[in-house]
Amino acid sequence: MTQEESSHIHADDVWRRYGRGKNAFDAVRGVSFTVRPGQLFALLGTNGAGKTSTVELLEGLAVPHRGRIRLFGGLDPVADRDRIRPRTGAMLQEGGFISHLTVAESVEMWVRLTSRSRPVAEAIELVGLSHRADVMVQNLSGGERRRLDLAVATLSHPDVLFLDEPTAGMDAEGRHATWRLIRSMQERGTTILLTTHYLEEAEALADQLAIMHRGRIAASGTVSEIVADHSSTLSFGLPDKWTVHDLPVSGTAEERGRRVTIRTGQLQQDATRLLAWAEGHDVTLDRFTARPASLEEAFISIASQEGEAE
Ligand SMILES: Nc1ncnc2c1ncn2[C@@H]1O[C@H](COP(=O)(O)OP(=O)(O)OP(=O)(O)O)[C@@H](O)[C@H]1O
Repeated sequence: MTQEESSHIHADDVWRRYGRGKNAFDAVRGVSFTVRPGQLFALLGTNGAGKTSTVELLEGLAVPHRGRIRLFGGLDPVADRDRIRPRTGAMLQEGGFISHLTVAESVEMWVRLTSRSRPVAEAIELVGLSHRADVMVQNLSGGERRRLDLAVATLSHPDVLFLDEPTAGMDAEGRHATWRLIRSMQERGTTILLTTHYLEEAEALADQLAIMHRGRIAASGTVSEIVADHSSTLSFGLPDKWTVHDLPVSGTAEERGRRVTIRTGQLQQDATRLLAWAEGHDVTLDRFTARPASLEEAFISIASQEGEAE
């Protein structure tokens, strides 16, 4: 079986172009990835990186300028829309609700259009909007509106769920409740593709992630795989008698005050050597810490490197 056939979402060298002639702009430039059934794939990126443009292609709302997208092992998002639709859920774009209907009435309307839907009250409860059920959509806050979008996206138990910035504008409690809902969808076997600006959201939820920058995927893999390419940090205070030149480490050392920071691609080896050296020389390394790169550091470094390259 090919990667495409065994996947729920497959994008191969996908391009999206806005405008024509000298006004043409390629917002998505040769993006490829595969999401296997049951996986949660997070698309991260800087502002304007092309995340929404990509998700719209996956949802069949636009046709790629170049390249190929297949859902469920071989269906085309546009040509096979009728077969795909009952099996997918998506957060609505702007204008998906009638502003003078209440939350309950809006969900009711979508429940009628959805096969195998949860009951209205359950859908509203799941996204924490029960106390706002009788409020008109036009009077919801940004975060509450996002919760309503999410209620509709998760009405049925879709095989594939597209979530474009599902927690944008939500408070911390809303974000965590949304994460719980997303995890429960995943436990039921739903394949999920989400875009987010929140690195901790990707870290908390994603099996695989891709970092987009200026239309391209700059890095992809698990969180560990992505951060592995970036420097880890050793940090400690060094007694006056010693300088960084005495230390047996391979990474680059920087001394500020008496505090030393070492950036290294070999965290375990350098930490082991350093601690053995300290033991042998009877040195106390004050407040010693050793930590791998965070996703945030990897993200910032990718974004700035790519920026320099262009
Ligand atoms: N209809 C359009 N016409 C022309 N350019 C567009 C259009 N829609 C989006 N773009 C441009 O395409 C690029 C990618 O936009 P997109 O909304 O996909 O990015 P994004 O990664 O979702 O950004 P953000 O994180 O800021 O929401 C941006 O430079 C944007 O200005």
